Amino acid sequence: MNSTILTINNLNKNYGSVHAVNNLSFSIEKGNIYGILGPNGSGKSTTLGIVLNVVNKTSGDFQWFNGSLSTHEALKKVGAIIERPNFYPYMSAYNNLKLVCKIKGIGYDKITEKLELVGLLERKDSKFRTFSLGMKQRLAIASALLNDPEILILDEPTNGLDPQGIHQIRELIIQIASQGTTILLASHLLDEVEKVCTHAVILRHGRKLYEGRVDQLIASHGYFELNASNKNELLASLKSHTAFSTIEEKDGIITAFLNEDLSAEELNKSFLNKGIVLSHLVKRKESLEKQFLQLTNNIK
Ligand SMILES: Nc1ncnc2c1ncn2[C@@H]1O[C@H](COP(=O)(O)OP(=O)(O)OP(=O)(O)O)[C@@H](O)[C@H]1O
Repeated sequence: MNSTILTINNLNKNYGSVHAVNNLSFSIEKGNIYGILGPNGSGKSTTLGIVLNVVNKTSGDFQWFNGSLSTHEALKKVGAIIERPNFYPYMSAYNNLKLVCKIKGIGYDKITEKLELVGLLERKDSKFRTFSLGMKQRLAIASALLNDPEILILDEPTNGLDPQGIHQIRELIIQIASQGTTILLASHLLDEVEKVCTHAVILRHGRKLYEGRVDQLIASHGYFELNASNKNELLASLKSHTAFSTIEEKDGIITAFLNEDLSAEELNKSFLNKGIVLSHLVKRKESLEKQFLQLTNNIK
C-alpha cells in the first residue's frame, strides 16, 4: 500500500532575478528511492532546503505526511544530510553520535546498531579526524538515522569520494531503503540515479523535465508513441497486450512501454487485424544517457 511522504505543489524560489525553482510539483511515496537529477545550478539543493525549512520559498507549497503533522513535527521524522558532515575531529565516532543524540533529545540505544549498519562499528572508538571522506560520510548517514526517520534525504551523497567510497555509499543507500526507509537524494550524476534510484525527478533551470520510474526512463526495450481516431479501443487493446508494461496518455499521445521486443510492423499488423487504424506510430528506444542529455540540453 502506498502512502505519501512528501507532496510539493507549484513551488517557486526566486533569488533576485534567478528563478531557482520554477513551478515545481512532485510527490514522494513511501518505500522508494528518489533521485532529483540535474546539472549544477538546476535547483536541487534549493528544493531540498525549502522542504527542510532552511530556505524560504517564494510561492507554492509542500506538505509532509499528507499534512497530518506541522512541518516542525514532521521534520522530526526526517533524516537529512545537506551539508558536509560536521563532527568534532578529536572525538570518537561513538562520542560524536552520543552528542548528536543529546542535541536531538533521543536515547543512545540506536548508536551501536547504526554504526554497524554503516560498517563503522569496529572503528567506533577512532577519532573522527582519522576517518577517510567515505567513512565521514557513512558516519553522517548513521547520525541521520539515529531517530529511525521515515525518510533519509541526501544532497550529492558521493561527491568527492573515491570509487570504492562511492560504491560503499551507493550500496548502503540501497540497503537502508531495503529496510523500509524512503530515500530522497540529489545528484548531478546520471549513472548514480540509474544505479541507486527507483524513481527520478529531472530538473533543468529549476523546472521539472521528467518525473517517474527510472526503469521507464531507461525503457530498455523501447516504447511506442501511438494514436488512433478510436483512442479508447486503442487503449483497451494496448492494455490487454502482454508486450507492454505501462501505458500513459499525455498531450493527446499514448506512450506504451515495452517489456519485450516488438517491432512497429508487428504491432501495426496486429492492430489492423483488430480493425484499429493508427494515425500515429513511432517506436523509440533511447539510452537514459541520451534522454538525459536531450532533456537537459535541448528542451527550453
Ligand atoms: N543563496 C543564494 N543566493 C543567490 N542565488 C542562489 C542562492 N542559492 C542558490 N542560488 C542560485 O539558484 C540556482 C539553483 O541553485 P541550487 O544550488 O539549488 O542548484 P543545484 O542543482 O543544487 O546545484 P549545485 O549542485 O551546483 O548546488 C543557481 O542559479 C544558484 O546560483
